[in-house]
Amino acid sequence: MKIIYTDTLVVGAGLAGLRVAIASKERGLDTLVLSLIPAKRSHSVAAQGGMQASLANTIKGAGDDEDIHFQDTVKGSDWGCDQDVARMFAHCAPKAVRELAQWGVPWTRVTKGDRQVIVNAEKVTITEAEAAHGLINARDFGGTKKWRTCYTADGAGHSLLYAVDNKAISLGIPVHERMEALSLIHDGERCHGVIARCLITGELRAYIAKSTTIATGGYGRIYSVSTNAVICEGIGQALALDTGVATLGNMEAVQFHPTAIVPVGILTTEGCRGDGGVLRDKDGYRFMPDYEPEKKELASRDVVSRRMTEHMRKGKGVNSPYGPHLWLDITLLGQKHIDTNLREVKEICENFLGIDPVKNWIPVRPTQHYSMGGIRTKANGESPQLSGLFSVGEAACWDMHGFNRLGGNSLAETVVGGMIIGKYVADFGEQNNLVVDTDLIAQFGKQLQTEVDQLIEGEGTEDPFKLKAAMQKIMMDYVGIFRNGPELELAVNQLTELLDRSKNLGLKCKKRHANPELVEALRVKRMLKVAVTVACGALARTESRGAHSREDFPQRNDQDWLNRTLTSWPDANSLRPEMSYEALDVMRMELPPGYRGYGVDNAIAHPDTQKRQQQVEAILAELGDDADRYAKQAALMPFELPEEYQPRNQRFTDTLAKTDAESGEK
Ligand SMILES: Cc1cc2nc3c(=O)[nH]c(=O)nc-3n(C[C@H](O)[C@H](O)[C@H](O)COP(=O)(O)OP(=O)(O)OC[C@H]3O[C@@H](n4cnc5c(N)ncnc54)[C@H](O)[C@@H]3O)c2cc1C
Repeated sequence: MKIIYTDTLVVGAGLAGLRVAIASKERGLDTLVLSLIPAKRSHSVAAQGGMQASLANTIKGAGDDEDIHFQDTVKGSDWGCDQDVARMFAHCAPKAVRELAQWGVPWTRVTKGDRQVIVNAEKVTITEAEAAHGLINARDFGGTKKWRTCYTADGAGHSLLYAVDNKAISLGIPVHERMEALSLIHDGERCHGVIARCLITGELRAYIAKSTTIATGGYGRIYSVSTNAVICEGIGQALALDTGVATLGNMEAVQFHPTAIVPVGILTTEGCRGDGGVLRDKDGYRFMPDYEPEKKELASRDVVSRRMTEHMRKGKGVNSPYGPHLWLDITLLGQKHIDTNLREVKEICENFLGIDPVKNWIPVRPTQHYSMGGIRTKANGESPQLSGLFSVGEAACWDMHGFNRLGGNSLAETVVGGMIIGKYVADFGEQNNLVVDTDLIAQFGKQLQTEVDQLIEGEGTEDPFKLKAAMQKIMMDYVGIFRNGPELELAVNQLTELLDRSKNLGLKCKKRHANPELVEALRVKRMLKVAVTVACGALARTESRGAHSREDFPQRNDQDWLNRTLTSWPDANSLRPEMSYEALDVMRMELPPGYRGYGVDNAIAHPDTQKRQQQVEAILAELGDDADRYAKQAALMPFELPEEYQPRNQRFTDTLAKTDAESGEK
């Protein structure tokens, strides 16, 4: 078996992985990236709507800052996130947007003067400041107080991935494409790299590194209908599970996006509603204001998806051969806006539905979209259990999304997380030696070789494609938007049965090189473990929080469940993982748990919430009204950041205020 050595190994060439690789390479470390596909085709390329950063350039973002972005993120997470991480993130997002502009991202810009926009289904004229002309623009997205989502029409992922990949190319970072990491080499305490299989030749290779970063994206494809690319199968999370020691966090936290087209599940961006599109039922009636009078279609994603499902359950869905759906109406935005700002959506409608969204409503339904759960890491991106193992992006549970991610906060997480965690990965590379234990490498290589041999030469009878389809259906039917105990029990039982059957996989095609059936067989066993982990987490969590909505436990229960689910798989032969919980410390929270702003405020309070709220009020009172917001923040919840990212963000309004003050002095 060929062994390749490097300082920094990154598994995954999406935005998050590439950004970490850039940080490492810029520090002079030998850096190598693995990917299933060419980097520019990574799933990040599919992102449409944009990324959040509190630049406050547009008049509709006036007054925005890190504090408001932080609060939106924490509330969006239904208080499930790590507030330190949310703070690190909100502080660095403007820096990341500007860095990307420098690397060539053609952000849509502000044009001074009047422009017409649609707000609450009505045409409104807004006037952009002269001083903002040419600065980076932002659109509205769900669950946010300000217009904060920076965009490049509706092709943000495309522009970002091309710019970041071109930067990686300019630094000479090699990407080994068509290489699938299938196991992590580790000794129970330290991670040493991966064993990967070449999808073309079938060759097994060991990649040995000082640090290994898993940036393999989400696990959406354990569901039958998903907006995710077909390669988002959760193999990265399975790699961590298979170590038996590394933990996954909050795997039951799975997001359903309100507006994927029916039946194929391709996304139409939240930007459609952000720009003024509305949802209608079978009678053409705009129903969201009845459910959410304040935020309407721009309530948080989990809320809109639930309201749509509720409305369809009342018989208000449009019947179709593929089940009921609702309508997304963007006709009110007009041809010019759609042609310039929503052109990908237009092409998707034309090519996959045969309709013109300038004139026709789009059939949509909530569909699996995002994995909030992932490989549990500390704030520096490292696994708490395995030194040298890092994770970033959608693959990770860093954990800034808690139980619901806000639209536009994921692209932002990939690049912000990549910047920050990339710095810690580079530190690790500088401070540690390459440890090479050839016996260990051989042992992990042999294990995978045996697995492949058994699949090719064995006499198993189970069809991997059928097992996968059965798993995806169970997840869709029983672990979806609304969940309940009996169905989740059914899911766990049926999934564990499939996992058991996956020990007896048999292949019709016995080729060892490019063989899709072999690839499927190697993946399906791993995907099943991930699916069991999601279902077990959902069954055990007897409350409703963010996207995890239990019909039998409809309240958010901070008293018993203000914690993060941790899952590991110590016994490889077991059919179920081990679960434990990591409490969130209310007494350290800058924003103690409160009302999120949707539906009835019926959460069961944590015993510390009131105490912490009083403490927060006392701290702020002591500082007085004159204290600036930075001083208040530092007093409430100091957080760490690499030195280079500590400087405060500048906004054009700061410069104007300074100029005004100076001219006033004169
Ligand atoms: C349709 C769509 C639109 C979206 N729009 C937005 C948006 O507008 N704003 C926003 O904030 N978020 C959006 N998101 C979410 C966002 O795009 C993703 O969360 C983000 O891009 C994930 O990036 P990543 O780098 O973590 O992973 P990915 O981009 O998924 O990259 C994963 C990488 O890992 C590699 N890989 C996977 N497994 C292996 C393995 N075993 N071995 C080797 N390599 C492997 C793949 O080849 C790939 O290179 C959208 C998501 C979807 C589905």
